[in-house]
Amino acid sequence: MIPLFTSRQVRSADEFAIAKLGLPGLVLMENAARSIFEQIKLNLPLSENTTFGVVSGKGNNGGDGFALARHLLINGYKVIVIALADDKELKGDALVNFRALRNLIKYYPDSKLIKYKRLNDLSILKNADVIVDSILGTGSKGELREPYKSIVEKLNSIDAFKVAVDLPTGLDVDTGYGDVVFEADLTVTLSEYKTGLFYGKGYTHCGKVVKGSIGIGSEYYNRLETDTYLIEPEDAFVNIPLKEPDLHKYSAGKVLLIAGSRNLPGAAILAAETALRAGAGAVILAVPDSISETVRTKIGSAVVISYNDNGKGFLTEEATSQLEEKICWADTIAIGPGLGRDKDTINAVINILKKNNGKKFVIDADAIFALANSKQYLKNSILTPHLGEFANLIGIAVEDLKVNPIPHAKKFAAKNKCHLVLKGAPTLIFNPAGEVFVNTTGNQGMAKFGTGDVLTGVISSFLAQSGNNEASAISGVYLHSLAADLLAEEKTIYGFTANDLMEKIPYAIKFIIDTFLPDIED
Ligand SMILES: NC(=O)C1=CN([C@@H]2O[C@H](COP(=O)(O)OP(=O)(O)OC[C@H]3O[C@@H](n4cnc5c(N)ncnc54)[C@H](OP(=O)(O)O)[C@@H]3O)[C@@H](O)[C@H]2O)[C@@H](O)CC1
Ligand SMILES: Nc1ncnc2c1ncn2[C@@H]1O[C@H](COP(=O)(O)OP(=O)(O)O)[C@@H](O)[C@H]1O
Ligand SMILES: [K+]
Repeated sequence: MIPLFTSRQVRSADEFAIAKLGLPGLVLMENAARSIFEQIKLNLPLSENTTFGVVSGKGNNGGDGFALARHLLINGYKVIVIALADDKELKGDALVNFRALRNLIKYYPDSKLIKYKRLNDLSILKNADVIVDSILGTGSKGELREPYKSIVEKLNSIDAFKVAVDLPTGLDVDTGYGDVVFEADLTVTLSEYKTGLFYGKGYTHCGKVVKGSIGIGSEYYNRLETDTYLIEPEDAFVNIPLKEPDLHKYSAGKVLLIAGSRNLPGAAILAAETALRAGAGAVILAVPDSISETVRTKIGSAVVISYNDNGKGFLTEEATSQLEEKICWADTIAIGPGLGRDKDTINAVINILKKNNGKKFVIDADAIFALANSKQYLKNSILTPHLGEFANLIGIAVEDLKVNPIPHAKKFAAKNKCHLVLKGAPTLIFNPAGEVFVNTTGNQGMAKFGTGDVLTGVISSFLAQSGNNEASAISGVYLHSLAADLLAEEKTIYGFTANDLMEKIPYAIKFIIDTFLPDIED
């Protein structure tokens, strides 16, 4: 796991370097600028004709930009610097670097330092190949004020490779939210990774995130507490359930899926078939009588049982007693995909959860909808809502939730003592202890019918095999998205379906096992 820090913690490291180590801020800024230049060289195809546009604000983030511009100049690149503040407003290290740049740039007639006056001044950047945003960093507070907002909008409209210094301007680096945010292709973040770079608008607006250095290493950060982590491939690997040599099919994980209805039989099939492909020994899919024959003709190796639905085509409260035996039998019960939202189905779901409180449930889709007013039965379960389902579950508007879902989700998992897999781009996992695990795999090709059902299949399969909620959620989410990344390479982000994703799960598992156990014999 890679720890993520708040902007306050990162700023405390800067203060530690200056006050306790005795390193002048100017040295930190110089280190920052040099390492940003190194990352630019590593990540961009530069040529001697590459022209840079650097837009610098009035704080130390702007100072980083002035210092970077100096390194670009002395390394032979043409640079157009737009300074949003000049020596009347700048101070400290940023002022020193502004003056040094102003003195130096005179010797480079092709390059320019321009004091920003009006939005139109930015038009000159249309000729730039690379635009560097050193407008605001960790000193940013609240939504962007003018003229910053218009400046960022204008920069976003220019076609160039975009680099953000420390963070994209406009992003709240703690919450991952921002109304108008610089759209970076590369973000060189200084010292350590910050939480908001990886979710919300951070996920969509940072591009590739790499680290730059201010020259104090990471030892200081090892002493800081954090509750937010990026999931690494190794975490997915160590959390794949073990398969002992003496397993048999009933000790290899028994999954009962209560899913599917007349209108939505496909979701149930996807989840059940995926559970087998993720390693469960026995998977039983319980569906209403009136669709059982159709489902049987379409399913592969999962066993289909049916319950009486009086021709209704969905789960009713009356039918729940017919499921009791199999609920007792199962190690994990996955409930929800394709169940539908009839009042009778809602009551049936509540009834099942209430009677079997304490069993291991993976609760998805329509079952989440059903439990909006019955959250007292969620203890020990894994819930897998997308943002819309979660907003409905906690009774707030999805637009309000989007601004900062983290505190809501943390509170929910802690209060209900469950694991919450908040699906999205990226997916975030919350545990009852208040920790957050951020997924690092996946792509927009996953935004397609049925991919969530596949996730339910993977997680319930892992949970039946290991009995470990957190391990199953972390590994399941990572591998599900990794399978999508493998598919994107083969079929592009347009071409793969949920069925392909289900088929790809074993290959994602293999990919990770091969990565970490390269020498293992069959
Ligand atoms: N400290 C160090 O030693 C090191 C720091 N480093 C670098 O410094 C960065 C932090 O620098 P910082 O603290 O100067 O803040 P910074 O992000 O430049 O912004 C301050 C300006 O933003 C303005 N402003 C704020 N909110 C706003 C809004 N919503 N809309 C519009 N304006 C807004 C605010 O204006 P004010 O509200 O004061 O009028 C103020 O002028 C950090 O990210 C890293 O890059 C590295 O070089 C390593 C060493
Ligand atoms: N743009 C995206 N980038 C990465 N993952 C995505 C994106 N859009 C959707 N996903 C993933 O796809 C899955 C969609 O799940 P869900 O909305 O429940 O689909 P369905 O209900 O159709 O099965 C989730 O795992 C989600 O994280
Ligand atoms: K920035």
